[in-house]
This record gives sequence, C-alpha cells and structure tokens, in this order.
Amino acid sequence: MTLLVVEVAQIIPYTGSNSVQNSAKSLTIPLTFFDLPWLVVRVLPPPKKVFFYRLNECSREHFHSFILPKLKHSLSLVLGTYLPLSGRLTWNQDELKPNIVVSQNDPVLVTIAETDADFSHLSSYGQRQVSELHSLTPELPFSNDSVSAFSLQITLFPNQGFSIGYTAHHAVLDGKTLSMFMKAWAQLCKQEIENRVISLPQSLTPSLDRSFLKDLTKLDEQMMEIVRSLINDDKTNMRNLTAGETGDDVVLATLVLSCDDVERLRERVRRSDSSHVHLSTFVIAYAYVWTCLVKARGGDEERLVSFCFVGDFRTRLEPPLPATYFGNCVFAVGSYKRKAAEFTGERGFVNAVEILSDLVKSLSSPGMVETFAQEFANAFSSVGESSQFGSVAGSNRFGVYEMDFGWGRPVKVDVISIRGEAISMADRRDESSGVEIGMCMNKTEMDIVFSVLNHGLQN
Ligand SMILES: CC(C)(COP(=O)(O)OP(=O)(O)OC[C@H]1O[C@@H](n2cnc3c(N)ncnc32)[C@H](O)[C@@H]1OP(=O)(O)O)[C@@H](O)C(=O)NCCC(=O)NCCSC(=O)CC(=O)O
Repeated sequence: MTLLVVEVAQIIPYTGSNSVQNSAKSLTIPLTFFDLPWLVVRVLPPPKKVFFYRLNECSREHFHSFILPKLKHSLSLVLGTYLPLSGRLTWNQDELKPNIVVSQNDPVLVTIAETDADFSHLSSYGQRQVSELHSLTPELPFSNDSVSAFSLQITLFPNQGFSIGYTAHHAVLDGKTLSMFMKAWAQLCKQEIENRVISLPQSLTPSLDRSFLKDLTKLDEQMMEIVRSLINDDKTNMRNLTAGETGDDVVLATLVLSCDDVERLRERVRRSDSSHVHLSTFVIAYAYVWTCLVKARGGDEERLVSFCFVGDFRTRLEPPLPATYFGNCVFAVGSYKRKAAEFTGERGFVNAVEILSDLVKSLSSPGMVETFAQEFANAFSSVGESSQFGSVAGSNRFGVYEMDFGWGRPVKVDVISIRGEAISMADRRDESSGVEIGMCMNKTEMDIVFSVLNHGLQN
C-alpha cells in the first residue's frame, strides 16, 4: 500500500462575531479529575478511529473540487461550537496540572492523502494489517510543554471511496463527546450539500461549562499526585506517543455478535443458578469475549488476570451533568488480579457476567465518586501484575454508523488504538441490536482467539 500526503490543511474554527475567539484573550479550560487519568498516555493511548465511506464514482477531480471543500467548510463551522478541539493541552512549569488552551486562530490540522490501497479489504470485517489502518490516521502534533487536542486525516481511495481518521487526546474529551462532534460535523456537512438551513440541534451542541462539576473532596489533587508518580513527573510524557509496535504481523479484525448470538448467550446465564444479574448486550458480549481471550491464552490457571471498562457518569452524578457535557465524564471500574481459572472452567462465562453485572450496578451507588482516586491507583498497580488486562474502547450506544456527511452512512468504522485484551465495541451497522467487537493482536494469536470465539458460539 502506498500513501501520498497531498496537503496538511489548517482548519480554523468559524466563530462568528461574538466569540471569545475574537478577543485578544485565549480560552483556558482547566482539566477535571475525570480528565486527569488520561494523561498517562503510555498505558492509555490517544483514541484513533477510522470511518470508511464507499463512493464508487469518486474521481480525484470530484473529490478535490466538491467533497473536500464541503468537508473543510463544515469542519470550520462545527469547530466554532467545539472550540476546545482546536486547542492544545498545555502544562506550564509553574502549574499543578495542565489546561486546555485555545488561542485565537488555533487550527485543527487535517492531513489530506491519497492511497492505492484496496478499500474493500481495509473496510472489511476480516483480518487487516493494523499498520495500514494506522496510516489512515494522523499523529497529534506536540512540543515539550503542549500537545494538540485533536487532528484529522481524510484519505481518498480513487474510484472506491474515502476515509476519515481522527486522533484525539483522551485527556481533552471522551468517546461520548467525540461521537457527538462527529455527528454534528456530519449533520452540518449534509445540510450544506442539501442546501438546507445550517444549524445544530441542542443534543449535538456541547456544554462547555465546567462549573457543574464540583470537586467536593479535592479529587483533582489526589488524582494529580497519582498521575505524577505514573509519568515519573515528566511533563513531556503527556504528549502523543505512537501506539505500540505495529509490525506487519499485527492484525485487526471485527467479531460480530448478532442479536440472536447475544440472546443465546443470555439464555446460558438464565439457565445457570445466577439471579438478579444485569444482562445487557454490553455485559453479555464483554463477558463472552473476555472468557475466550483468557481461554485462548491458556497457560498457568493460577496466573493473575484483570479486566475493566469505563462507565459514563453524566447521568449517574447527583445532580446529573448535561448529556452534552464536553470533556471526560467517564471513569474505569474493574476486577483486578483474579485467577485465570475463574474464567476458563465450565462456569467461566457466568462468573464473568456476574462480575461485570456487579460492576455496572456499582456505578450508580452513592459515594462512588469518592472512591475514584483509590480505584485509579488500584487499576494501575494491577497492570504489571496481570498476565492479561482487559478493557473496552468505544460503546455499543454511540451510533457510529449514523455519521452520514451527505454521501451515505459509513460502510465500516474501526477503533485502531486497541491492542491485545484492549478491545473495542460499536453498535452494528444494519441491526438495531447486537454488537461489533474490534480486536488487534498478532495473526497467530488472532487465529486462536477467533477459533475459540466461533467454537463457543456453536455450543
Ligand atoms: C457502564 C455501561 C458500559 C454499561 O452498559 P450497559 O449497556 O450494560 O448498561 P445500560 O444501563 O447503559 O443499558 C442497559 C439496557 O438499557 C437499555 N438502554 C440503555 N441505553 C440505551 C440507549 N441509548 N438506547 C436504547 N436502549 C438503551 C438497553 O435495553 C440496554 O440493554 P441492551 O444493551 O441489552 O439492549 C454504560 O452504561 C456506559 O456508561 N457506557 C458508556 C461507555 C463509554 O462512554 N465508553 C467510551 C469510553 S471513551 C473511549 O473509549 C474513547 C473512544 O470511544 O474513542
């Protein structure tokens, strides 16, 4: 596969006449205790996602004269309401924690590229070289004391389609805000193409007001102390680090669990002695994949394994935050340092369902927020001691296949910043239930994992 960078465009947010952007002052947004854990990019790499749009008639001429200008113009408009995306995560020497700083006319960098790669192959569900997928996303520009919040890459596959890839700094925003942003951009672009009035609904207009989030117990300070120890007090560690090694043998593949698959797995739990369990698609799917990942690794049954996921707290806080709150409002809960044997035996899947069910329920318990610093420290201290560490990026509720810029819905969406037991989840493209699960590992491991996954579904 060859990839030619045609241009690196600087897209400046369009802010009209009444914005802080037009004053000489810059906009400074402090990070909250929800944002701070994501500064540890060594363990929590920046999210990278690729959206594939098929357009068989997409000539080079049409792409550059029509599609690209529409994408750029609507991007400038939408960035006007999502201003922090054009800013930089900045950590001044004399400050306890970094801020997001948006200066006047700060741009988002958009790499425009062209590739001769096979669109159908790269946008498929089968095994694809992750290094090829990575070439469809940009890096985050960084300096010693700051890193860009967000960057984009739009890649033309002549006469096949195009892809939109993003890289975001997770300390700036979570998956919910990223999904809202992509939906908002797509909506504005589609309105423009269809010559409709350009406006965003309330549900896609972010709330930048952080005064809703009260730090009642000095969580900021506690979190920062842990972060500092994890990054060895080196501020340059918050900048982008390219995600792990992406050698030619590392592949990404997508498992699809249909509504029927999920229902059959759910039935297995109902037939067990388990009661009062939270049998959502998320719990069933994660429990199933997790047990297969542990079985596929084999080895010593006494070895320690850990798994976690993040919950969205916008509706779980008291009082709740606006659903459109911009930033991070997610926190990870998990079950750490358990024996592999708990997940490999006859009851392994039901055990995993029970653990995940309890964890989901715990997210709504009063006083949960006060445990954050301790939970965060526990999770990180378990990483080194666990032979496998599961986590989930994305969600089966983000609606990633709704993002139609005016040329149809994406044919495929992949999270590519995952590796090993860090999997991704997305809703299905053509079914209202079920789930797509992304996995990335070396080919030999992937073959074994898929054979365990498929075998388990047939029983
Ligand atoms: C903790 C959770 C994962 C648990 O999910 P669950 O699905 O088990 O639980 P839940 O209470 O939300 O939903 C349970 C049931 O409620 C109903 N339900 C809930 N939400 C719904 C919705 N929006 N539409 C339709 N139905 C819905 C369904 O029937 C569902 O069951 P059923 O499913 O069977 O129909 C989730 O609540 C949550 O907080 N998700 C957010 C995760 C997140 O933000 N991830 C991104 C991290 S950032 C990141 O990773 C970066 C990136 O993305 O790029």
